[in-house]
Formats: sequence, structure tokens, C-alpha cells
Amino acid sequence: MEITSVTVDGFRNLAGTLSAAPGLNVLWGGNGQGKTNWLEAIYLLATTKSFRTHQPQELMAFGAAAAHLRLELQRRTGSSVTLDMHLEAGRKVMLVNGKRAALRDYLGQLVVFAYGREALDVVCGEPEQRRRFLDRGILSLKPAYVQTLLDYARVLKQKNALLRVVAERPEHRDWLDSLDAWNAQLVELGTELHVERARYAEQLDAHLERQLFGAERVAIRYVSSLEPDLPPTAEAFRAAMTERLARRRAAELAVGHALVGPHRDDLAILMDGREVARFGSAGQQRSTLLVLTLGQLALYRAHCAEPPVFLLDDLDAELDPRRITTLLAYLEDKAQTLVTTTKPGLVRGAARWLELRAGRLVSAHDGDYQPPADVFPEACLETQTSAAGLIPADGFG
Ligand SMILES: Nc1ncnc2c1ncn2[C@@H]1O[C@H](COP(=O)(O)OP(=O)(O)OP(=O)(O)O)[C@@H](O)[C@H]1O
Repeated sequence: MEITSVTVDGFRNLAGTLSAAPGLNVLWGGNGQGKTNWLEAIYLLATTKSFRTHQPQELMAFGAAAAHLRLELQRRTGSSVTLDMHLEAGRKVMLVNGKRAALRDYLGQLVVFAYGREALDVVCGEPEQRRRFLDRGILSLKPAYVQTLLDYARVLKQKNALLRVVAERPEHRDWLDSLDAWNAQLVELGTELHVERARYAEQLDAHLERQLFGAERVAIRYVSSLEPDLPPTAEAFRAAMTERLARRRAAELAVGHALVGPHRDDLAILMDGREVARFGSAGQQRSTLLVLTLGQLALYRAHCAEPPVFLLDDLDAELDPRRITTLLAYLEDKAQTLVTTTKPGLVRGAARWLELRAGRLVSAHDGDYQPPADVFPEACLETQTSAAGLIPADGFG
């Protein structure tokens, strides 16, 4: 699949249309000109989520009451698809080819993988970020999985509401009659989550592009909160969760919320057997995230013929020049890539150059266009200041 155009109205500081080419597209301009906002718009259109915020209101242009985003994409088969998203009063409406679409149908249309500063939480943040990372990867292969996620979240919410009421108002103890029914549903839905996530983590580990950035010593493993080495089978999980729910019943009643289930699981990201988040350098943490994200892309390509879209934010701030060349060469035949940079002179071989100012396109060039080498002295200064955060050329050494 390839994005051919994105049109935005009322979203952050953006306006107008960007036309993308197959291959590498470079969105360039000074700091604060809306480059990341364009990638965020594309990510939102693909996944229905922002990589920056959970607050829909923040996505709307200051003072605007609604936003509209449209994306045209072309499939390998030659067919084209239009995705529309309308944001208003905290609501999102999604259309595929002009028709309202259920989430599971919408999510399969455009697959994107994104690497940027915000995504570093996957390595360094809370377990929830790592569960989301896994879930997003599974959704790229299996959009129907979204129903399992929604159902599990709904049942967990109901169970928590019940436990809270009973903890706060003991006269409602008879309401506990329904607890077994909620638990039975959690076991079934939790089994699906566990099996999908544990298998995905196993496959992802096998597809990590370790040699690309010297990440040979990185390994990942799904860690169930029930038992760290629980096998990825439905039988093992069902038995473990049923036993644990019975054993923790009194504790759940005492604290007033659910203590057992895959909503407490984690993904271990290790280097030489130690957590990268705690023992890795800043450069090693970034390398690890890049290797994980490229692993998701490789795993997707192993299952799907359509190349996905790769979004790479702030290229020059995240990678040293040697790694930029290695990464862009790697992506060349695997994805349509959109990168943002304040230093377009660092990029070679782009299919399209899109210059942005104040959220709008000011020039577009194809092919062998030579962008200015260094036109944003203030941006260069900022990049130098943050140079300590660059992924070092010797990677994990
Ligand atoms: N809801 C909003 N409405 C209008 N403008 C917004 C909104 N949210 C952010 N902005 C503006 O977007 C700009 C930042 O855009 P963005 O983060 O895309 O910049 P960038 O080009 O990626 O910059 P850098 O190179 O520094 O990363 C800021 O000027 C900010 O004021």
C-alpha cells in the first residue's frame, strides 16, 4: 500500500494537501513548522490513535471545534482507497471510501510503523506502553483482534466497578453473585490475549534485525503476570488464570479492583539478559527501539504482500549520518517511508522532497532535486545540543 495524498483541515497547525511518492519522502523545514504534526495525522488516520496524546481536543487546531483528515492510498492490486476521519467534541468518525466503517474493518486499511522520540516509552516507560506496542503489532497482522481488546477492557471495567461497590458498601455483598460470570469471561478473553501476545513476541524476537544496528545481544520475551514462564498455549493460561483468580479472590475484594489477568503483563526487553531500560545507555535504548520497530515491519512483510508505511520522525536528531544511510537503504524495497528532518542535506536518494512552513507545503520536488545543505542554523544548534542523545555509530559496543 502506498499513500498518495493526505489532506488536513483544522488539525493542529496544518492545512492543505501533501502528495506522497512511492519510496522515500522527505518532509523538511525548520523547527516547529508542523513536520511531526503531518506524521501524527497519518498515524492517526491509520491507527485512530495519536502517538503524542490521548486527548482528542489537543489534536484540533487552537480554537477549532472540529477537524477533518483525508488520506488516499493505492494498493499493489491497483485499487485505491479513501480514508476519512472527522473529529468533533471528543468523537471520531471514520469512513472507508465514503462509508462508515467498523473499527476492525477500518484498521486493516493502512498499516504504519512509526519511530520517533515519543515511542521511546516502549523501551523505557510503563508495562502498559509495551503491551500497546505488542497489541499494535498484532493488529497490523490481524485487525479483528481489536474486538478481543475491546471486550477484555469492557469486562475488566465491569468487574472493577463491581469490586469497588462491594469494597465501599458491604451491604451490597450479594452483588458478588455475578463475580464468577465476569471472571469466566475474563478467563476466555484473557486466554486469547495471552496466546496472541506471547506468540507475537516469540515471532517478533525471531524477526529482529539485530545485525543492522549492532543489536545482536537484544532479546524480547513476553512475561505473564501469572507466571513468568507460562507457555503460549490456551490450556496453560486458562488453568493458571482460573487457579489464580480463586487464590486472589479475597485480595481483590479487599482492594476493590482486579489483580489477576493479562492487563498486568509485560514484555521483557533485554540486552545480555538485563533490562535495556535500566542498564542500557540512551543510545542503546534508541537502537533497541529501532530494532524492535523494524522487526515489526519485517514480521508484517513475512505475512503480507503489501508493503506498509514507515514514519520516521526527526531523522537527524535520532540517528547519526552512517545509521541514516543504513536505515534508508534497508527500507528502500520494504516500505513507503516518510521522514522528517531539519537537515535535508543529510538524505540521499529521496523520491520526493516536501518543504513545510507553518504547517503548509511551500515547495515539492521529485527525484534528483538537491535540497539546501544547511538552511536552519537555529535547528542545527538544537540538534547539536541534543547530540548526546544520538545513537552512537558504534551502537552497542
Ligand atoms: N492544537 C494545535 N493547534 C495549532 N497549532 C498547534 C497545535 N498543537 C501544536 N501546534 C503547533 O505545532 C507546532 C509544532 O509542530 P511540530 O511538532 O510538527 O513541529 P516540527 O516541525 O516537527 O518541529 P521540530 O523540528 O522542532 O520537531 C508548534 O508551532 C505548535 O504551536
